[in-house]
Formats: sequence, C-alpha cells, structure tokens
Amino acid sequence: MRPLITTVRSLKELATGLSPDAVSASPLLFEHAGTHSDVLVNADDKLDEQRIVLMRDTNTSERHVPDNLADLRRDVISRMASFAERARAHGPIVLPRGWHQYKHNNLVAFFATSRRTVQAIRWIVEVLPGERSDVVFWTTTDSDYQPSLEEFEVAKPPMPPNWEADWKTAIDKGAERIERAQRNQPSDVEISLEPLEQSTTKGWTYQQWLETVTDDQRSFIEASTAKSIRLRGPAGSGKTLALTLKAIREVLKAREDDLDLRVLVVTHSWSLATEISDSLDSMGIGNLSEVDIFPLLEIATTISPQYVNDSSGFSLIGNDSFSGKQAQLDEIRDVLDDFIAGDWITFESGVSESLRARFTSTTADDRVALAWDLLVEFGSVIGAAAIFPGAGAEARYLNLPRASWMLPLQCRNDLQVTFHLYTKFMDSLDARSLLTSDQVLADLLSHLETHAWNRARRTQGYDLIFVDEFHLFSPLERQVLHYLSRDVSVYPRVFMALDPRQSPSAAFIGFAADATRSSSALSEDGLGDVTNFELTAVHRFTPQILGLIKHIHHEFPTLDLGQEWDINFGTVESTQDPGPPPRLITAASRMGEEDDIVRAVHELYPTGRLALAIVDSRHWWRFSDLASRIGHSGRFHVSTISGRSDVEGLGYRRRGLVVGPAEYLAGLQFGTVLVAGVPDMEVNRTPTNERTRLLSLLYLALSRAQQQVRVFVNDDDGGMADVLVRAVTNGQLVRDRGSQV
Ligand SMILES: Nc1ncnc2c1ncn2[C@@H]1O[C@H](COP(=O)(O)OP(=O)(O)OP(=O)(O)O)[C@@H](O)[C@H]1O
Repeated sequence: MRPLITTVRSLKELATGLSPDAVSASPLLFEHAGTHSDVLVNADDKLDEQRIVLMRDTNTSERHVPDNLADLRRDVISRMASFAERARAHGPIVLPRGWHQYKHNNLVAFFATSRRTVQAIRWIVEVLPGERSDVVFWTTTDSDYQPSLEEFEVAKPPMPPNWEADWKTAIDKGAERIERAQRNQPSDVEISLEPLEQSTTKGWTYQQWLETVTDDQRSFIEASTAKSIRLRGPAGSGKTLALTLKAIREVLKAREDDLDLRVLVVTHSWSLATEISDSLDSMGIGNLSEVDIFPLLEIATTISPQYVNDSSGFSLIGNDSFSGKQAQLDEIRDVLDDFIAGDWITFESGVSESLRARFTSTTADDRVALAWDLLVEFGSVIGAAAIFPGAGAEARYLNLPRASWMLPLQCRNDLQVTFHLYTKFMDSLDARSLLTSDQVLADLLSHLETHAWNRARRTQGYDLIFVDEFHLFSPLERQVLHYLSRDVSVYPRVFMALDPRQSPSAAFIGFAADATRSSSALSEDGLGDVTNFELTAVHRFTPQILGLIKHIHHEFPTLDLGQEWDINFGTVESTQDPGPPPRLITAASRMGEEDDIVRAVHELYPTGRLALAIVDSRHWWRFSDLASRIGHSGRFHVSTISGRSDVEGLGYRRRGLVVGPAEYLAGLQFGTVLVAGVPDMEVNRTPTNERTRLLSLLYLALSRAQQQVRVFVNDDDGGMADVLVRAVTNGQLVRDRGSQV
C-alpha cells in the first residue's frame, strides 16, 4: 500500500474505535489520494501541523496499522498518536517505562501496544529534524525481523516522493470542504427535509412564540432581570426556547429604552451554540448584534491572555470530545501499568481491600474500568476543584468532601494513591505538551481576578448572561461565569437553564448538590439571591415517550440531590398528541441487532431526522462501523458525531441519520431516536456511580426524540437490562422479537 500521511488529531479520532470505513461519514476527517501517498487530515489541521508518515509497504488489508496488529488497531493507533505528541513536545522524548524504548540518533523503537501477548512487536520510528517534529513510522519488528536501529539507519529507504506537495493539496481541499459546509451547501445529494420545520423554533416568529408559550415559560420570560434566575425543567420542556425568547425580549426592551445592553449566551457545545444562533436568526427580528453566543471554553481561550498570545507550544487536549477522552483513558492505562509494575508495592499494604482488589486484578476489563473511574476522578473531582500538582495540593484533595457518585475511596491511603496517580498523569500530559480544559479555566479564573480584567470587563463584559445546559458545567466553569459581567457594583445577573438528570458524567451533580445544601451557598457563589422557575410541561415528545422517561427517572439511584435541584416528575405532562408506543427490539446476536437497526432506518428515514444514540460509548466502535455500512449503501445521509467541537455543528444537522454516543446529542432533537448499547445496569453488579452515569445517558438518549423511540438489544451483550424489563412489565415499552439469527 502507498504511504499514509496523517496527523495526531486524525489518529485520535480513529482511536475512538471509528471503523476505517466510517471515515467518509465523519464530519471531522477528510481523505485525499495524492500522487504518491494517501493523506488523512482532521478538519482542525493546519498547513504547519506536525505530520505523521506511515509507511505501508507490507500492508495488504489494514489501512492504519500493520496487518499483524489488526486485532489491536485501536490500542496501536492510540499509542502512535501519543508517541507523536511526545515527539513534538520541547526537550528530549519521554516515553513511559512500559514502552521499552531504544534510541539511536533520530530513531526510536518501542512496543506497539501494551498487550503482553503481542508485546514482541515494536515500531521503528524516526523523528525528522525541524520545528514540526514530523514522525515517520517506518516499520515494525517481530521475532523474525529484528534489525538493530544502527542497521536500520543504514538500510533506511527514502521518504515517499512528493509527500509534502500531497500534504498541502489535502489541507487545501479539506479547507474548501469546510468552507462549503459553512455556506450550508452540501457537496453531495440535497435532501428534502425542511430545515425550519425541523428546528427548535418551527419557523415561528418571536411574536408567534410569545403567543404560544405556556404560562410558566411566560413568567420566566417576563421576570425581572434584577436577580439571577434558575430555570429548571425536564428534558424537552422548552428551557432553551425560553432562554432564547428572554434574551430577545431584553434586547428589544433595551433598544426601546435606548440602553446599551450586552448579552452573552453560554453553551457547553458548539452544536447547541449554532442551534441557538439559528433560532435567533429565524425569529424575524433582524440582526441582534447585542447578543454573543459561545461555548464557555471558547470564551476562555479568547480572553485569557495566556492563550491569546500562547507561544509555549502547548495544545488543549480535546477532552470534551470522545477522541480526547479516549486518548486520556489510554494514557491513564499506561500510567496505571507503569505504576503497578513499580511504585504500587509501596502503597499496596495501606489501601483498602476493595481498591487493592481492583489494582491487583489481572483481567483487562477490570483495568479499563479502573482507568475509567480514575478519569472521572481526575477531571470531575480533582481538576474541577482546580487542584493541580504542587505544594499543598494533596492536602486540599484529602479535604474535599466526597459524594455518592464519586469513586468509592474509603481511607486516606486510597486517596493518596489516587493523588499519586493523578500527579503521574499530569506529568504525562506535560511530557506531551498538553493542557486540560480545567487548567485553561483555572488560568482564566486567575486572569479574571486581576485589575486588568476589572478594567477590561467594563467594555468586554456582559450585562446579562444566559447559560443553557447549566447542569453540564463543572463548579470550576460556573465560577468563571460570575466574572464575565460588566457592572461590578451589582451581582452578576445570570439566567441558567438546567436539568440535573442530564449530566452524563453524573459528575457535577454531587458538587452542585453540595453547593446548594446550605442556603447561603449561593450568595457565596457570588450570584446573590437566585429566583427559581420551574417548567412542568414537556413539548418535545409524546405522552408515550414521557411515560418511558418517567420510568427511567424513577430508576435513578438516590443522588442526595438538594431539594432545589430535584424536579417533581409526578406533575410533568406532555403537551404533544399521543404517538406510537416506544418499542424494544430484542435480537439473538449482535449481527441480528444490526439487521434490526438497518430495517428501522429503512422504515423511518422518510419520516424526518433520525438519531442512533449509543448509551455506553464502549460500544461505539461497533455502531460507527454500522453507520458507515448504512452510509455506503448510498441511500441515506449518515453522519457521525463524536465531540462538541465546532465542525460537527456544520454538517450533521441537516442530514438524515446522525449516529453518536448519547452524551454528544445533548441539547438536540430528532423525529425518531434509535437507542442501542444499553448495558446491564443491575444494582448488585454495577457500582452506583456507574449506574447513575448510564441511566443519565439513557435518559438523555430517549429524551432527544419527538415522535418515536426504538431501543435495540441483543443476547450477545447480555440481552435486556433490568431497567428495560421493568419498563416492559409496566407497559411503557412494547417488546418485539427482532432478528433471531
Ligand atoms: N410552549 C411551547 N409550545 C410548543 N412547543 C414548544 C413550547 N416550548 C418549547 N416547545 C418545543 O419543544 C421542543 C423542546 O424545546 P427545548 O429544546 O427548548 O427544550 P429543553 O428544555 O431545552 O430540552 P433539553 O433539556 O432536552 O435540551 C422544541 O421543539 C420547542 O420548539
């Protein structure tokens, strides 16, 4: 096969488990056949990016890894990306001990994967001289072929001809594609969905909406802006819409009164920011230049001086994207493996029995589960509390209050071992010149506390701040909001829409509840007195879907939610006409399940926008593969969504079938939602934190649907989860026998 030229971002996207055939359905990736090599780039890649050249002389079937590593493609690709990141960091390359590296001049050899069974396979890689530290993956060695690096250096083949020209063409073409998408001109077949009918605002004007909203929504829209307001309601109750209408109302009022008003709408993702922006545009009130709509992280990187003029070469880890999360998870697994082979011995006797069992387990699945829990602990507990390694950091961590959703750590030693691993993890990020979004926000906070910002905020700050999906913001992110206001003499006026049940990592709920437990906590938060409004009617979905969602709600383990956060689901009603009952389709095998899904796509595609939501992202690889197969049939528009980054906002919304892990569908809606990858959540077998997370994702997936819901399960993966069995028993789900092959 011809050589492949690619980048870290592209490899990370592939390392989520994206099937090679699904590349063409990804709005993030772009393939180009050059004169002598193939090029695979990510939409965010620029011309001066570090390049990764993969020589594929011996490849016959596999496109992204050597044929003999096909079974471990995900692991292998992830390590390739991790190596390239380390190569481009300043200073000498630091690889984890477990990689067993050799070096000779610019050549490095290291194990291609962490799996012990195949460790004998090593990469021979070269880091090319120059600013960008391009990396060439020359070949792999195994027991039959083991040249020394010295020998290899002498016999090394030349670089592929024209590779730099092929690279440049690919980047130019990729940029053209994005530009086309931004102009909303799909380059392929046009589809016949009517965008306005499908949108949140149904094509109605602002006036029409004011006449339609419920009394609850109206009270919020017309409420005084003298105080901050918390708007709570279940999924689909019209929170986003009410926020949008209130923002418009305040702008129009200020115009009438001849006041200068600056309004900020903060979201968690670009896709929702784009959707709100489209809603504003479609309401027939012309240009609203007073309103800015951005994801919070975007604001952080545009006003934080460290990032505006950043020359350190550090880049932000995409930990809001699935690929970023997966890359961190792989890194934590490496850190864990190194730790267990080394320092663990000094901690072993002190930690609790249950944690010890997790560290000493030799099952690969247990190791992954532990890495996953650590990822949540590092990001949502330690990072969210802005604790970074350094003097006094461990003591602060030891004193943090623990909540039920967190990793159960029973004694001081458990916490210490966790903090030790956290420090190692942060060191490994440093070795790759990576920053987390928590670090960016913590830096932003310190900037916001300076006199310089205190002066700047008078012009750059905002009078009113609207926050959608507030439940997705970490405590750290929430603190940032206060400083974005313009007038320092009054409390910031923040209007937050939230539904704590939709917090997929389940991570922020505990903190949020802690913060609200004492009534003075909110004023300490810097918001002064906060008024509560509650929405009790859902407008998105039918009473049948609401019935199923209420059932899921009642399955949630007790979260100790502060009273102010819990929504009384008993009183919630749907304003939609009745629709078909949600269905559960049970197949005998994975293959059968996939057939069932394909059949459903054929049947439902003509009815409007469809989503296939994957509840447990560990099943993502399988469904991304299915997505590509459906896409390749040529009859359907399929796009995959696996992150919150900007480019996804471009292409997918007008497309027919959107496939993605449930958490990335937050804030969006579809005519029909097909739900798959629902794992066993049995109380006795699933820790509370895991169960909460999965139920939250299931709730999120189901609540994206307007008309129909179909849930797919198969016997290979354990059949129906108990929560679904009970829904069938209670009549909220109708069971159909799916394919029995
Ligand atoms: N009063 C209303 N009458 C009719 N339709 C409404 C009303 N309020 C909202 N809707 C519609 O209900 C749907 C859901 O609204 P919206 O997205 O604002 O809900 P949400 O509470 O933000 O949901 P989620 O939390 O799940 O993102 C939209 O299609 C919107 O147009």
